Amino acid sequence: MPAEPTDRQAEIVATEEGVLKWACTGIEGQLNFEDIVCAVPNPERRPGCRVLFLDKNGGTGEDSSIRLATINIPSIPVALTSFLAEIPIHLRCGEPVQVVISTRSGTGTARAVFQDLLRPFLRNLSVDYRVYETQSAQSILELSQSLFLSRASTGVPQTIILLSGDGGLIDILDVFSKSKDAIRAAPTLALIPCGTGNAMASSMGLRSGPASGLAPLLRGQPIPLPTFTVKLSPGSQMVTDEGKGRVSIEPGAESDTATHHTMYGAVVASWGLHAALVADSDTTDYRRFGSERFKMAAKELLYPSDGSESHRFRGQITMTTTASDDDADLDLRSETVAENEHMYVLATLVPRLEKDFLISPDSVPLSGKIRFLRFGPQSPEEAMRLMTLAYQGGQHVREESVTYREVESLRIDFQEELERWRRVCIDGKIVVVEKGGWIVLSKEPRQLLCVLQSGP
Ligand SMILES: Nc1ncnc2c1ncn2[C@@H]1O[C@H](COP(=O)(O)OP(=O)(O)OP(=O)(O)O)[C@@H](O)[C@H]1O
Repeated sequence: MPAEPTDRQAEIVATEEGVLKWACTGIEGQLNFEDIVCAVPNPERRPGCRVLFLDKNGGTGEDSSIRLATINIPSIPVALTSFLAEIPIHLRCGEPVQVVISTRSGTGTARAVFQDLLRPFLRNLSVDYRVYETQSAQSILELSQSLFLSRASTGVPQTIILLSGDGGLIDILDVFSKSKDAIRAAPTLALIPCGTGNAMASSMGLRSGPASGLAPLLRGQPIPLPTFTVKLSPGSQMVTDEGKGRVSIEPGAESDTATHHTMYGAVVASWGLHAALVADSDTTDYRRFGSERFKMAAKELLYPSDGSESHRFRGQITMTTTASDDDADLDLRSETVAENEHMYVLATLVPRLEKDFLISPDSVPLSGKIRFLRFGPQSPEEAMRLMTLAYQGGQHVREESVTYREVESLRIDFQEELERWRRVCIDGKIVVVEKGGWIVLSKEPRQLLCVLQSGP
């Protein structure tokens, strides 16, 4: 790694065995090809070339130690020609690219990630951009309503770069799903993972931190984002304020609020242990621990500090499945889970809920297939073992105690007295269903958003 190559004009260049060797004003250094993001013509010295690379110890944010640095070379060596960047259409669509920095995502590094990584990337590619920083939990919702949605419904193409966790994506989806206006141009979203779980980004292969989001920005294709709809019985309420507040769920685009509410998601809907640990760990205190917060809350649920048994969640679960892909519409079957007590109940569109938490190994990101996963009451030790297997390449799905199926839809009728055990998680948001209430999850047919995905 060079000492300080940024913006310097290298004098000698040699390439061998995946390494670019350079020298400038008496300093020699080298750059591994694997750290190179791309190369662009040097705007100040033609026909020179500027190489953009990841300097892994150069960042300014606490957790963000990666910085995008540059080095100028007199011409492009043959070995580097594949790095020459062509500005993709989604970065030059006429309108400035919109950059959303979610300042409270994860451990609060999104602003530093923008300054150290994304801003130099966009500037060196001469991409016109506009930045929006969140001021509150409502910011992305408001921006989506006032700007992104009106553009999409009038057919204006737009690219939105999200420096956030799953929350930013879900906020945009929420606004678009509830819109009564038709979407004439689905926005293209680029994910720069800055959150805690980063389920969607991790599932799409962006598992080595925010820098992994640069490749799809440069070389990705927009793919429609599959989503699901959850209908909830009419007494359901959204939980706010670290579990203390309750607000009504806004009516959805097609919801008849007399009979149900509607929510939308792109990642996961859960009940039981998963929903409870997401709900319990969503406090300022827990958030400080990053993704460790999920494991900490899981321990408390499995080994309650009052010494009691971990909870058996009661309710009836009904799945709708198809016999095969070929006759999807023709052969829908309804099947009720024989057991009425559960510990872990989850339906997901994605393989990973965190970087290494492979909850649904058969899921292919953006395929639109929903997979259902369940296990019944277990000892805390056995539940921990199953969860640990999920961190070990998704091996839990091979265990006999785990039900793992592709489903078309899922219904849960809750049979719980206490509200605490009727908490449902829909893409990180927590909803309490009323006593005797129900939810129905199914595929959403509308295509509202696209995400940039790198090729294989
Ligand atoms: N300035 C702010 N003030 C208050 N809340 C904010 C602010 N900026 C963002 N938020 C909220 O912080 C939360 C961050 O969610 P996000 O999903 O991006 O990160 P995360 O929860 O750490 O990651 P993940 O969802 O991937 O686990 C969102 O609820 C968002 O609305």
